[in-house]
Amino acid sequence: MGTVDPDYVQAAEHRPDLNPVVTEGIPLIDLSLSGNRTLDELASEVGHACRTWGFFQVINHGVPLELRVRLEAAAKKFYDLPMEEKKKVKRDEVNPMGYHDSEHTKNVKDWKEVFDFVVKDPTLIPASCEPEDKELRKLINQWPEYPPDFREICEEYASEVDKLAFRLLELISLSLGLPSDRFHGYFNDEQTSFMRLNHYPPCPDPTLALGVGPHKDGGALTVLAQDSVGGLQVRRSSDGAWIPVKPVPDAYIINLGNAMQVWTNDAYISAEHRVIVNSQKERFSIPFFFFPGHHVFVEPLGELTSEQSPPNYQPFNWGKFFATRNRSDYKKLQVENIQIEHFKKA
Ligand SMILES: O=C(O)CCC(=O)C(=O)O
Ligand SMILES: [Fe+2]
Repeated sequence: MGTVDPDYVQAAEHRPDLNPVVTEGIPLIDLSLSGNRTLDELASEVGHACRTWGFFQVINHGVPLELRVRLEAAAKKFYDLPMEEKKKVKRDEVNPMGYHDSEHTKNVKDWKEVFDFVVKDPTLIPASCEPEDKELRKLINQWPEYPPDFREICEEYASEVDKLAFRLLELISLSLGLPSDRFHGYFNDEQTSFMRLNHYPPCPDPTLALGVGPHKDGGALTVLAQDSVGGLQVRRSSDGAWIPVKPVPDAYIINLGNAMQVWTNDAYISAEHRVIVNSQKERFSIPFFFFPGHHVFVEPLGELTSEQSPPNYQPFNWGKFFATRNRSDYKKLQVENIQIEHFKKA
């Protein structure tokens, strides 16, 4: 075993069991409507997965495999560049898009490097997390010179995954008994979604560090491509056990974010997850974080609440929530990161 810099070392209770005993996994859902399967049946499968796990995988999703393969190859070429090249597109306090190698989750450094880009370039978000400050700023993408087709592949891939995200949003909406376009207004034109290329290098002691520490994603949903190495784990709601998400070739992992949990008034789960690393292999993954527009106020939907089941959350502004989370990624803050629990009614 080699040594791991103390900044990466997880508290004892967060250190992973590298060989968990597992008997079940998250649902695998076929999105094609072949045979006699109806749209309602598909939506109800999606609804069941959202209620019990908040996580599922999809196949026959419509994103061309050839695009994903090209993006994975481009990501590898980018990460193989010398550090001084990667740092030319380094993100900073003002613009959080680009390359970054010292992200923290819950105040411990993640064993990974990332490259982020917004899906709508530029994307407007609040300039600060202060509630009274109405100023906005632009998130603008930075692109490396090499590989030369990097930008084109990233943009093409993002637009295909964006279509899949809208389709999933429609299925989720139907599964709740709502019109398929119930959520569209929160995303049309103004979404703050971004795509991330994750690279997890081999780690000398994977019992001490994590690729990404335990967290919940913020937005509506995440559409995640993982390679064949494995390492993602979901916390099962029934008993808190960490369940590995097995790599399935050409499948996407879908997980619900905080905003969806609030919109559904806790009917659907935004599950905690984390990434373990290994000492032998590097791993790549590509999440697309499907986020609403900055102006959107997130609150339990009127259709899903009543006098008998009142809203569990106060409304909060998505832009301020996003800006606050972004800021706390940066430095080791001494305070807890913002969570939806902070908006929970007593
Ligand atoms: O790499 C993965 O499989 C998941 C990464 C993740 O959870 C995240 O970036 O939010
Ligand atoms: Fe995540």
